[in-house]
Amino acid sequence: MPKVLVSDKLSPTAVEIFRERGITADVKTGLTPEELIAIIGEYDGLAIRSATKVTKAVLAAASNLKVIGRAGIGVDNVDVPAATQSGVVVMNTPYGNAITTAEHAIAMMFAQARQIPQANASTHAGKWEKSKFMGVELSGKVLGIIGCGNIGSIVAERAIGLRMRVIAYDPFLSPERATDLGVEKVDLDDLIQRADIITLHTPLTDKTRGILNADAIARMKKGVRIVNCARGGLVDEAALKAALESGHVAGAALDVFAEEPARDNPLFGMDTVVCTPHLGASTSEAQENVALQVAEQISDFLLTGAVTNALNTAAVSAEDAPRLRPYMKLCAQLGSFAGQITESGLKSVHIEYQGDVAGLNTRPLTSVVLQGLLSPLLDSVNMVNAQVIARDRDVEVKETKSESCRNYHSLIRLEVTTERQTRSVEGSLFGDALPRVVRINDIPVEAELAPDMLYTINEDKPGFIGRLGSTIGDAGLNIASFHLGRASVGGQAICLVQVDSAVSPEVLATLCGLPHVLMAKALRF
Ligand SMILES: NC(=O)c1ccc[n+]([C@@H]2O[C@H](COP(=O)([O-])OP(=O)(O)OC[C@H]3O[C@@H](n4cnc5c(N)ncnc54)[C@H](O)[C@@H]3O)[C@@H](O)[C@H]2O)c1
Ligand SMILES: O=C(O)[C@H](O)COP(=O)(O)O
Repeated sequence: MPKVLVSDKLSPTAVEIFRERGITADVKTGLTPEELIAIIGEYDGLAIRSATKVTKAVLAAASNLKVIGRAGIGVDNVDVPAATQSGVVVMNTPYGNAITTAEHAIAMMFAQARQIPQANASTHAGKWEKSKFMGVELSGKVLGIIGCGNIGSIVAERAIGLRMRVIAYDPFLSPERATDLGVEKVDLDDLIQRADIITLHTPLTDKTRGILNADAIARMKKGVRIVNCARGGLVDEAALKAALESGHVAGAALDVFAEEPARDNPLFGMDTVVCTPHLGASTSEAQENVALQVAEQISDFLLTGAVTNALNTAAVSAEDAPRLRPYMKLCAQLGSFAGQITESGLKSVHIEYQGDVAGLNTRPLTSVVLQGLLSPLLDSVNMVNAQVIARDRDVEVKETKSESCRNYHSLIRLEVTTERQTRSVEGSLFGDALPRVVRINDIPVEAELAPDMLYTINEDKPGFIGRLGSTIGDAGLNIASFHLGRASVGGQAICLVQVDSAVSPEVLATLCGLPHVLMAKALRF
């Protein structure tokens, strides 16, 4: 039974779902990095929010970990490249808390414009400082949205409802989408100079870190207000403090901070700053959504192989997973066959999907082919990291699809080019679920790939089969099945023999020395 660790505070719905699906779920929140490292090896899955830091060291200790599920959006607390290298799928729940976070940004904008937290504290203290808390209207103001994805778009819709004029900077926002949303697409400089209020909704990346730095702040309108409900590192806090002190920036509303938990921050204690402790996603509705989604996604992956909302591998829907399963097995075998007979550096891989299989989601199939191909050559290759490993090693991967297919309902052809030669292997499913190799190097053959196989390339000459059979028999190996193919009478031929136990190096050496044998290999599947 798979085991999942829930290491951040999630709605109890998550644990209920894990248990209903037959998964053991341990809830252990507030762990130190050392405590997490000490126990993570026991778990197949990890469910987190933003508090747990999944570092290289955690991943190195996570010997059984297959999936990390982030109940929320941002995964900057997960070392995704290291997870990919370790073959761990990283998933998030990209929509579950978007409305809630957009509402928080709007609430922060109002709180800032009308100094509601400050007025609240003053009124509770019995001061009745009516003239002190003069605010500004939002209606008619220019709202500049940096990052107009899920949350930014919802903020835009709400702000338009408030009669604000919305401009947006997002390199990936299409003009059509901008028109549909009713926002003006602008460049960053334009936004910075025109906005009365700027709200941030991008992830924290190398490109967005410090997007509002001292230079950007200096180019803003005097009296601008800044709202950040995305990630702390997007705004240079020291520069913001200086601009608030000088009055160039009239106010800021911040839900996120460069260092979290933020217990001591240069902006704390300033009258012009409204702060909340990373509450953007904290509504009962959003937490219910993300807990339910993450538990279902993790369970589906661990129990069926379905991949939803993964950041580092191809998606496999719950509907596709059972349809892909027999092809996955075939692809793994074709890849492994090619990998086991590859001896020089790989240059390119071409995978052709023909017939029915071409209509399926073939990205996971390609990953599995690469996993099978690279595994005999490299350690720790899996479906998640196979494409990255191929790319890092400059192996060109090409995928083509064609709906037509001669003789089979589906055919998968794998062509591998190394420094020395090009080889191909083709396979199909018999009876919809049984993988069979149907051609090797364009020579027809029909074979099931079993755990122990012997593969030879030989000359098609009389006496060869007898000598091969007696050598195998003399070695005490039982032959389970025997498959032959040849390019032409007396030409190059191939032979795939299924044996009941492993072929030893000594037997292989004897086989290589037999007349007419050009190559012999022991293969394992
Ligand atoms: N405060 C919270 O509790 C809370 C809650 C949810 C999400 N978030 C944060 O909000 C961020 C946005 O979430 P989302 O769901 O809208 O994500 P999203 O991926 O839907 O949208 C992000 C947008 O940023 C854009 N973008 C990327 N790089 C950019 C750049 N250099 N300049 C301008 N735009 C750029 C992308 O094109 C995308 O449209 C998340 O990454 C997360 O960090 C915070
Ligand atoms: O990226 C997110 O989803 C938010 O930052 C929410 O983080 P949290 O789950 O820790 O509240």
